[in-house]
Amino acid sequence: MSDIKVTNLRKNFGAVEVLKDINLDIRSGEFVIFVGPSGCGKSTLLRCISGLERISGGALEIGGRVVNNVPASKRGIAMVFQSYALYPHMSVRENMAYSMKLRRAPKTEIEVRVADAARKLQLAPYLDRYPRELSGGQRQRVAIGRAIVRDPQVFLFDEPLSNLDAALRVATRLEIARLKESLPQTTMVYVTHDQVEAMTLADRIVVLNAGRVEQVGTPEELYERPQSLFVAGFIGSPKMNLLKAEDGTTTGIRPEDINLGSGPHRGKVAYVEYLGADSYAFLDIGQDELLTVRQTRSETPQVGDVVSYDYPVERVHRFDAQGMRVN
Ligand SMILES: Nc1ncnc2c1ncn2[C@@H]1O[C@H](COP(=O)(O)OP(=O)(O)OP(=O)(O)O)[C@@H](O)[C@H]1O
Repeated sequence: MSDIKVTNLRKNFGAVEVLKDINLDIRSGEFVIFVGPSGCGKSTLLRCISGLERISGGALEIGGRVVNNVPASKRGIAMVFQSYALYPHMSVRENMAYSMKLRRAPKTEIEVRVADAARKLQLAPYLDRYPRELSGGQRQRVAIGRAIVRDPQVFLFDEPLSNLDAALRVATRLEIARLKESLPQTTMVYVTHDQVEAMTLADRIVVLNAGRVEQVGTPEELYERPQSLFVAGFIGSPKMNLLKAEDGTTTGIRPEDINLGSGPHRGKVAYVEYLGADSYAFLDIGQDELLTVRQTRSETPQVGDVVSYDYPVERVHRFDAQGMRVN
């Protein structure tokens, strides 16, 4: 069992309370991703779970055991950071075997575990290379492999892909998705800025806002039924259109839910972003912000066009003046 239970957790740095009354239940084998704006406390929460930071209040349990005062090395966790910090003078094989060697594990067991991790991460051809002879994505896979070899109950990732270029990010993200399938018992907690990583990898996403949990749900739940304006504006790229009424309530419409060409509303195309498979048209509808409309290539309007538009009423998200969902 490697479930994680966080109860009324608080974390202060001096007088500043960075995490405020966090409650979370992460199930054994679940892949949970923390997202939220810069400075909201994602990394701090992950570091509290890992034991790299002491918590200031509340309780933290891993596998049914309270670990508030258990050091990081005794929590059965492995952590992968954005900087992979491999030993440069050791081969890939030696880097991956190192922690088991320190524990004086039998040589044959080390070989089997390293070979198994290398297979899971497609690293077998590189076992005799040195880190300098690898790409960034391969190095990050070695860092992940080094963690797998330790056979942790819980895997913690702190923005593991953020130092990689776009193509490597995609490739390494797929490796992590495959890793998750091959380690169904291992609980994984992952911090990212990247919406695509969160939406594609997570069983559940935790949205943090200024040190509090704003909403927890599957990617689909967060996308389809954001419970607050904050989550509505945070999840989804491009952002949901949020139209404020005079009474303080807000109507939210996703860019892909707007249909151009007919309907009771009208706007003038202010500019268009062409992305290949689709385009975003930005309409001036007399509000502070332009209305974003996602279009497939064949339907792209031109700048200056006055267009009619409509949206299905069942796709509209409504929020009260306090920013809470009402429909
Ligand atoms: N060791 C520390 N001492 C004092 N303040 C800290 C310390 N570590 C983090 N903080 C503060 O705690 C808050 C949360 O930081 P944290 O790194 O957890 O945010 P984050 O959500 O991971 O942000 P980012 O997305 O920018 O990495 C920030 O305001 C940060 O300045």
